[in-house]
Amino acid sequence: MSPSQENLKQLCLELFEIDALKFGDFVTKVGIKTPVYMDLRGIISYPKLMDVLSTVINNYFTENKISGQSICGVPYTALPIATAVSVKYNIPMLIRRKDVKTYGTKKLIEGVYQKGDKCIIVEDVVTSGSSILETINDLKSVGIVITDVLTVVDREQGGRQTLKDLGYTLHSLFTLSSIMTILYEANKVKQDVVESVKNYLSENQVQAKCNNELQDTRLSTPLESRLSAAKCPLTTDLINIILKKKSNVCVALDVTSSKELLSLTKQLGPHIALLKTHSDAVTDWNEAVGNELVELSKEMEFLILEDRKLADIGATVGHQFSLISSWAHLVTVHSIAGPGPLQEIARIADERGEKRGVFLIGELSCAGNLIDEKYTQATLNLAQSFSSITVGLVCQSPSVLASSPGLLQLTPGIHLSQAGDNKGQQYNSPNEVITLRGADIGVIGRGVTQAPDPLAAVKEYKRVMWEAYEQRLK
Ligand SMILES: O=c1ccn([C@@H]2O[C@H](COP(=O)(O)O)[C@@H](O)[C@H]2O)c(=O)[nH]1
Repeated sequence: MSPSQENLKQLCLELFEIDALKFGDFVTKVGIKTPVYMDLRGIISYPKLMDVLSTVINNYFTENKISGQSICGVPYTALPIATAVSVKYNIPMLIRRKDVKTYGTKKLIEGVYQKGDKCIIVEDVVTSGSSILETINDLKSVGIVITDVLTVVDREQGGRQTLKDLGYTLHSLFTLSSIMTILYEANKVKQDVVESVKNYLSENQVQAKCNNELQDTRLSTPLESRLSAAKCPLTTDLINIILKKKSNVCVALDVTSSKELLSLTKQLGPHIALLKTHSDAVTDWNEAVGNELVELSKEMEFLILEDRKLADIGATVGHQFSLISSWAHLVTVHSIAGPGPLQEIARIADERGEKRGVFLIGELSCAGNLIDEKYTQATLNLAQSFSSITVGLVCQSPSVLASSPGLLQLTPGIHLSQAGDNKGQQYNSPNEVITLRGADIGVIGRGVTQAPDPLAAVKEYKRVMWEAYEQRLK
């Protein structure tokens, strides 16, 4: 046995002695019955053991050439573990706040960092990987790069694969199986306990959810079954288009000339469910361009969303929307101004006698934006009060619409190969956005428009995102 294996064995036995590894009938955080429970919280009462653990972790980093500018413990149990490693081995530490402060600096991540810095995640026990992903997402949102996660124990219940699928490597000091072997060989557990753990593992694989307190049935409910919950007629139309075209793609055509806008629309239209425009950025925009988009939308079956993010008093929004509503089926609206803009939009849509709807901005994808949970919740409340014209929310987290199957989640910030731009945009992979973040429709802009072949790119996003949607239902 090598010295590092001997150290690990010793550490495992000491964890057993302090009751950090328990055997009996327990229920995990994700609601599954388990014959083994790992509770490393108590380790803070054993400073010498903390010291040994920090050495073993640092040795692992060295032997496996894992390094970064900082380490970050997943709150809360891994915080003291990361602190011990940080202090003993002089590796700067970051702390992810579970709740963003509503006063002072409102920082999500405490500590000193630069955009592009690499941070190693430290966790105590991994089951599904959900808590790790929450920490990773927050670190990524401020531009920190994550590639490696070190956990003391991997319960071997799916977390490693989930993390791998999203591009992260999980390293573990112990797996549940290796712990059982050590304890059995040291006569600490009997054969029947080893067997029950083995059976339990083969029967209990879990999938990560970003917010594991919420049993989000929306994510596993097919879109066709959500039709009956939709209160806005355009939600029904959009779902039917998505299902017919097997496309949950919204393409953002952020171009500045109408020629380019129309040419890209003709190319990409057959593969998308939604076309997103910023018509106020098109320098030669005129009514005819709008009319042509409408014709193309009928011919190629997609809806048009003008991403104007209206945010003024009702009367002003009314003037703005009157112009937009002549060609766009949908418009984005900030909830900051309250009900006024929505009342006005509903009135104008009624007057036109045509189906019109809104996507409310519940969350933004850009780094440092000022939206907090309270604002997002208030936005959802507004959406529910104006359900006859609200198709859904623009948001990033799966929990926002967890109990609102009649609203669609539109999520921007998607790129197959980039993590962001240099202007604050933050990207996630299409797979992550659909399966973990809960998007019903994903918005891709430059991932398509700046690709060497936009048509091939839109087809690839469509394929990956539809597969992810089907995967989500399983
Ligand atoms: O939170 C938000 C809300 C809207 N957007 C818009 O989506 C596209 C994204 O374009 P990319 O080229 O894929 O970055 C763009 O039109 C934004 O205005 C967003 O990015 N984030």
